[in-house]
Amino acid sequence: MAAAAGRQPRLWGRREELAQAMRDTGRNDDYLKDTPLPSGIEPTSDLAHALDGAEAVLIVTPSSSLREMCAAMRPHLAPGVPLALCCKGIERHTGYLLSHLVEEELPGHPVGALSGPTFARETALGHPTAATIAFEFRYTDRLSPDLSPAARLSVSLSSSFFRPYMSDDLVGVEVGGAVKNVIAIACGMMTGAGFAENTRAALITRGINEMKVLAEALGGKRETVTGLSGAGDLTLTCSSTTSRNMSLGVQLGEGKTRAECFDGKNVVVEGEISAASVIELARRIGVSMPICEAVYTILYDGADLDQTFTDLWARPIESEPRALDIELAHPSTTPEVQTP
Ligand SMILES: NC(=O)c1ccc[n+]([C@@H]2O[C@H](COP(=O)([O-])OP(=O)(O)OC[C@H]3O[C@@H](n4cnc5c(N)ncnc54)[C@H](O)[C@@H]3O)[C@@H](O)[C@H]2O)c1
Ligand SMILES: O=P(O)(O)OC[C@H](O)CO
Repeated sequence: MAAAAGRQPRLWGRREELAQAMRDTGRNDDYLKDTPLPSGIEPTSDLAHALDGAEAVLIVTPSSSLREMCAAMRPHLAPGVPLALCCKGIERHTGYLLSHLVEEELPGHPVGALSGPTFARETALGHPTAATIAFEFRYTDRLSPDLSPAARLSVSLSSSFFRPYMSDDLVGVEVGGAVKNVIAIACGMMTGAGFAENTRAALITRGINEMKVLAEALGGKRETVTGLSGAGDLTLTCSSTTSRNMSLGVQLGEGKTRAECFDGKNVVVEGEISAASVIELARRIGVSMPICEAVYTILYDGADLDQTFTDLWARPIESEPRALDIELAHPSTTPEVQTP
C-alpha cells in the first residue's frame, strides 16, 4: 500500500533467498503468488538497512514473533520513529495488548495499530479497501494535529483504493482485532458442524458484544467496536474460508483433527493463541465472553464441539442490551436439533 501510494518502502524478511527472488522477479511467490509487487518496493533481508532512515515502521510478523522482532529491531531504530502494528492478538500469559508489549520492549516510540477488514491478497490486488490507523491522543499536538503519527501514516498510505480512517482509541482497535479471530473460529466451527446463516449472524452480533465488554473493561470505547477494526473485520473474517481463522473452525467443525487441518501445513491462525490469551485475561478481570470461552474449552480443554455449542445456546436467557440485570433459567426440555 505504501508503494502504491507513492512511498518507497523497504520490505524486510528474514530469508535472503526470498528477498533476492522478490528483487529478481518483482513477485513474492511464497505468499502472494499471482500479485506483482508495485515498483518502488525494496525487498531486503538486512534489518539495519531496512530501518535506516525509516520515517515509520509497519510491523507485520505474527503476534507470537513480536517480542523477538522488537529485540531484533532495537539496535537499528532511530529515536522516536512511530511503530504501527499490523498483527492482531493479545500476548499469552501477560495478557498484554500488543502495543503494551512493544512499549515495554521499545520505549520512547509512539506505538499504534493498523487494523481492519483487509485480506492481504485482495488489498494487494487493488480491491477498494478501508482500515483504521490508531495512535493514542497523547501523540497528537493540538496545534498541528496533521503531524500526529495517525494522520501522517494515513496520508502516506492512502491511495485511490486504500482508505485509512484515523482513531485515537488504540485499545478498542486492538481488542477488535484480537477478538474477531476467536469469534471467526467459532463461526467456522458451527459452519463445519452443518449450521448456516442464522447461526453465523447470531455469533457475529453476540461476538461484537464480547468485543464491547472487553474493550470497555480495558479502557477502550464501545463505539470503536462498531467500526472497521471491530464489526468490519469481524464480518469479513466470519464470511468465508479465505480467512484462516474461519477455515480452521470449519475444518474442526467437520471433524478433522488439528494435525489434519490445512493439509498439515503450519499456517498462522492468530485466533488459536488469542482464544487462550483473551479468556485468560477475561477471567482475570471478571468479564464474561461465552463464545470465546466455548472456543477456548474446545481448543484447550478438549471439550466436545457439539456439546459445547449446545450448552452455549442453552445458557440462561438474558436481555439485549444488558439493561435488565436478570437472567432466566433456560428450559431444560430442548427439542432435538436437526443438523443438515
Ligand atoms: N494475511 C492477511 O490477510 C492479514 C491481514 C491483516 C492482518 N494480518 C495479520 O498480520 C500478521 C501476520 O499474518 P500474515 O498473514 O502475514 O502471516 P504469514 O504467515 O502469511 O506471514 C508471516 C511472515 O512473518 C514471518 N515471520 C514469522 N516469524 C518471524 C520471526 N520470528 N522473525 C521474522 N519473521 C517472521 C514469516 O516468515 C512470514 O514471512 C497476523 O497477526 C495477522 O493476523 C494478516
Ligand atoms: O486470514 P485471517 O483469518 O488471519 O484474517 C486476515 C485478516 O485479519 C483479515 O482482516
